Amino acid sequence: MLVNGVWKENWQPVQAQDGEGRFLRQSSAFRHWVTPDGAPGPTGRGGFRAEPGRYHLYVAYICPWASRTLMVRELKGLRELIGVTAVNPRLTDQGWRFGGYPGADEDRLNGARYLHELYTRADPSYTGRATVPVLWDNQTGTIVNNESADIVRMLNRAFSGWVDQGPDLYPPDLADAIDALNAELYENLNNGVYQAGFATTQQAYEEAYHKVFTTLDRLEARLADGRTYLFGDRLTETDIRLFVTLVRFDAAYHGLFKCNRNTLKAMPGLHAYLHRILALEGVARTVDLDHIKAGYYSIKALNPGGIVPVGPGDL
Ligand SMILES: N[C@@H](CCC(=O)N[C@@H](CS)C(=O)NCC(=O)O)C(=O)O
Repeated sequence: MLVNGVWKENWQPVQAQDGEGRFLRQSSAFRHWVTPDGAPGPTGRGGFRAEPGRYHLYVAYICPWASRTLMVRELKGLRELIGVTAVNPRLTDQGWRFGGYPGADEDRLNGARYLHELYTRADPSYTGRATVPVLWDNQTGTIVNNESADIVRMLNRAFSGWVDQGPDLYPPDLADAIDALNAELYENLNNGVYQAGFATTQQAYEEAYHKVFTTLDRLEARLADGRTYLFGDRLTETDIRLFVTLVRFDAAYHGLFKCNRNTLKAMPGLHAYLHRILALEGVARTVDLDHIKAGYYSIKALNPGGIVPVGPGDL
């Protein structure tokens, strides 16, 4: 991680822990918003007007949080307006690096070798982890936002003056229900699988494991009435948040994170739902199974030998 703008080489994604060995995720530091007219958003300062070509996403295909933002870029017609650079999926002792792996990009925009260089460019005394996603502003050379939940929400609407952004992923009449289900899914599933994977006590692992499968059972029951998406006919940001965890489940969480009561394939409702979303225009471009496996299984703390399992070959 970076400490006052200087990289400290003790990097492994074993983040903070509480007294009982539970995994704690750091909160994001850059919280400005791109808005149609550059007015400030709910957090941070203003000055980030929506303009084609001005903003760029730095992502990792391994990362569910970054993949949320890639999905929104595809689903909201922003491919031509916002560029993307994908890092090497294998973690290094300096965090995410560019190039050097099939499908990983060099940083053509800023010429950086490691993602942490962009953080110190944005804030020379930054202290914290250098995480993806990063939404970068080419014009002022800084990070607009590094919190995927914010990026998803701002990209849903900010560019409606430039393109037809299609259906609203956060419609006002569902906002409260979306916020509530987002919070439940984050705690029990999106972050729950990480809590299982990075637990350092049996008790912390088992707590997380049960949260994960209780939640998957609840979701399987919710979809049993034949609805297309979590809230019925309308795709919302909650579907995006669920999809990114489901699509990694059998390839990474079932094995590496020991979430192994059953595979996702064994849950017919959720499995069909996964494929329904995967079939939406552009979504398959945001999923790279090879990067997902190579990335997760390169986490040395969990898999010192670095062997990447051969299966599963499909989703
Ligand atoms: N709150 C962030 C979390 C992002 C995050 O944890 N990204 C991970 C990859 S999945 C990362 O970049 N980790 C590098 C590190 O912790 O040093 C978000 O949702 O945007």
